[in-house]
Amino acid sequence: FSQTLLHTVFPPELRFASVKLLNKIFNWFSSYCYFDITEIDGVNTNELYNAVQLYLSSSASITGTRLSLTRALNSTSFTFGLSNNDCIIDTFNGVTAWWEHFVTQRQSQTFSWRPLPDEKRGFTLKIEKKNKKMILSSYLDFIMDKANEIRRKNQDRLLYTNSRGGSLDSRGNPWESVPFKHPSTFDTLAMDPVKKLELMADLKDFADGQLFYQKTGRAWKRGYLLYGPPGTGKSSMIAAMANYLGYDIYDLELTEVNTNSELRKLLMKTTSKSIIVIEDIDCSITLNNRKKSGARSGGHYDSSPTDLMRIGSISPMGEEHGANSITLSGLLNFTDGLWSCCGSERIFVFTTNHIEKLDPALLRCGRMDMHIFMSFCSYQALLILFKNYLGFEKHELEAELMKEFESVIDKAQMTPADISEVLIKNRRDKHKAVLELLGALKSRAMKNSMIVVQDVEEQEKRALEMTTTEEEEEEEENCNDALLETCSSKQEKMN
Ligand SMILES: Nc1ncnc2c1ncn2[C@@H]1O[C@H](COP(=O)(O)OP(=O)(O)OP(=O)(O)O)[C@@H](O)[C@H]1O
Ligand SMILES: [Mg+2]
Repeated sequence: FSQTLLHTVFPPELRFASVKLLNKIFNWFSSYCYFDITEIDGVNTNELYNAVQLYLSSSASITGTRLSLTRALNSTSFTFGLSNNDCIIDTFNGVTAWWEHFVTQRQSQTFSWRPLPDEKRGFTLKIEKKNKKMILSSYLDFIMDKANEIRRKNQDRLLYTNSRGGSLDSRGNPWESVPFKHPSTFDTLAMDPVKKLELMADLKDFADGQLFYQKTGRAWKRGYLLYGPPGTGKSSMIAAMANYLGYDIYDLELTEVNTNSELRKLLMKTTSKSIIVIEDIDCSITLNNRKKSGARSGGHYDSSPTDLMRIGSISPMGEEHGANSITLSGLLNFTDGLWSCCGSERIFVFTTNHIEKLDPALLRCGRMDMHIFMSFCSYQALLILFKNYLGFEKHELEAELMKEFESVIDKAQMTPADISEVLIKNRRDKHKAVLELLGALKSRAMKNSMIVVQDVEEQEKRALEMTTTEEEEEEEENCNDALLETCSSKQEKMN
């Protein structure tokens, strides 16, 4: 009876208005404000919801006893989230934020092209009113960045290749990808520790350098040239770089690229936070010198006879045919020109066994910012290999033995690949491995010194031959001079 009376006295409109008023009064006096972040905003997925979920999953202070666990496709780890009505307290720059996860049943299915889930999920963020400005300006951005970082860390890195040539897949992508699981890291890489630290610091500066690159007006990219004999760890270094920064790798096979425009298309389809690799650049293609390039767009054609042939083979579509019509200019534009700036945070790595064969234009700063020489195994690198392959620290080995290694390692000129092969073969018997390696190093050093002696002897022989021929020539010249003199004196007398 009272309910009916109440309903008649207070019609729904009046009740709604009074509830609204009460809410307003409550909000007026409350020192908190609330934000709802729903999973689906209209019909679009709310990116902020996913970011908050991921960000909170990394927080250790979850109070609830029931957590939801997920493992995304291509992910290497589990993430957990809050269940219904669980609460979590987070602090940012000394400011407290209360997060609550809510899950409610969706009332009625409204018409949409995309079926919506039955549950409506979201987060409620409660903060003090005085912190509202700071939270909205920086906290949410911080959450987005952090979530992206976690996502990248959890996800498998990918190795892309353009081995399909210029053909595209169903989504118009010229790259094919496979999960990248190379175990090489800077810890396993045997090289001079000082050089290694220098490179790691350079990479870190690059990854954190968005503001710096913006301030200086430079494209956010960096080039490294790795050079040295085969088996010194150039490819392993690239894998270590990718694992260190959490970047994807694009392994660009230049022999599969026919034209400069194809090269540009490939570059446009690369993502940021990636390493673009061209291995063995001196062998992959004969790049024509830029100075000879013709005036066509970006110097597509050279004036060399081969290029005239190429120009002759342009199809009615305007595309050039034939292998290797990609030029050095095209490659330079790819790494340094306007096109290099589409996308950001990218590293270019070129490797070669013969740096002297490369065009100086490719080596200048800005294109290849750092030239890293991967040398034969040094003593410091050997210690790293001992630790990684045999589990030996420096102090665990006999001092005499280590001295022998130190004296012979530089003369032997063995690559880390050669040395690791000896260590792998004998890894069950560590002491045998060490002794066998010492033997191998000594015999290689002896061989090298014999070659040096032979070289010196040959050089001396050649020098001797040169001097004898020079002496003979001098004698001949002297004879000629003497003859000339006698002739001239005879002529004078006759005169
Ligand atoms: N510096 C190194 N540290 C650790 N392992 C190395 C190193 N260098 C080579 N290796 C080992 O030798 C193998 C071959 O090395 P890698 O392919 O990196 O050499 P590379 O310099 O790229 O040779 P190439 O010039 O022939 O391509 C690797 O599997 C790795 O295990
Ligand atoms: Mg290699």
